[in-house]
Amino acid sequence: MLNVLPQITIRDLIDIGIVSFLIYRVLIYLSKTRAIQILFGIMTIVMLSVLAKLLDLYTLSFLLNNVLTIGIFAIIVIFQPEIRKLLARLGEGQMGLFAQRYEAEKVIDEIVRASATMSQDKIGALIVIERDVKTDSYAEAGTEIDGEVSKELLITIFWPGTPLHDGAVIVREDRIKKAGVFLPLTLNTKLPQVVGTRHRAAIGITEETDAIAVIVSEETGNISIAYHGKLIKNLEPQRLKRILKSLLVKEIETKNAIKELITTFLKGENVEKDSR
Ligand SMILES: Nc1ncnc2c1ncn2[C@@H]1O[C@H](COP(=O)(O)OP(=O)(O)OP(=O)(O)O)[C@@H](O)[C@H]1O
Repeated sequence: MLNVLPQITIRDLIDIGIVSFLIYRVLIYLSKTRAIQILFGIMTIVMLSVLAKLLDLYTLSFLLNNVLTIGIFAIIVIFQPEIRKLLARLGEGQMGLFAQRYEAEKVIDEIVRASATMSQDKIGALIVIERDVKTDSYAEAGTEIDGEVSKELLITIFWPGTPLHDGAVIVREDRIKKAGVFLPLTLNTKLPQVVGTRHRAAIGITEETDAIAVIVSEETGNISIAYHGKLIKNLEPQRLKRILKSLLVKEIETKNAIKELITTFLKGENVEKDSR
């Protein structure tokens, strides 16, 4: 074992690093989907199959091998939506490591303050906060904004009667990218009839992507949040803040740290620590 060590080159280390990172990302992605149980099932069959081969149990080994072959095709068909999303993420280069740093807490603060005011004044709003998966392929129409996220800009956009107040706003990092966006409605038939289209659109985008949606009801002023296709209703602003922080801050800080490491590594020591 120790004899092998001197033969390991930087190239091998990079190779191992990339493969480990990809496996890690795929596992993280799978853990958020129903695929993880299937993965455990496959691993069990593979282990049984190896065991059957070692013990020379010919019929069992033959059976398990065939189950695996047919299973792979079945999995491709059953998990077509998940595979599509995974490939879309890889294709769009959404590892997110090369994007710029930004302060998650400030973005959350502006969104929470805007939601609190809109809730009081019963101004309907739908704010989609992107995470790793870009919403571009799901969000139709919409108008480019590209302005810094602020309470004032959000309220202005959703102000009743203005051209952009209908539809959703897309927040990417610390920018409002688009407004007046039409989102896919959820196809979940178990939702109560009273859940209207604004809330269904919020749930819909969080089923298709890993985005988080904040909704202010025009009818009741209630604040809700949707993620992973679930809706948490009637939130006080402080609770909304806590949930957003728990969902976003750690993740963004880790990404920021990695981004900084990569930037420092690529640019050498001249890099300004907080350059945006
Ligand atoms: N697919 C969609 N994508 C984005 N926004 C949408 C979509 N469908 C509806 N909306 C927004 O929701 C508004 C209609 O809300 P509706 O009353 O039907 O739903 P709701 O969930 O009951 O919301 P509220 O509680 O605010 O009334 C529309 O005017 C539009 O701004």
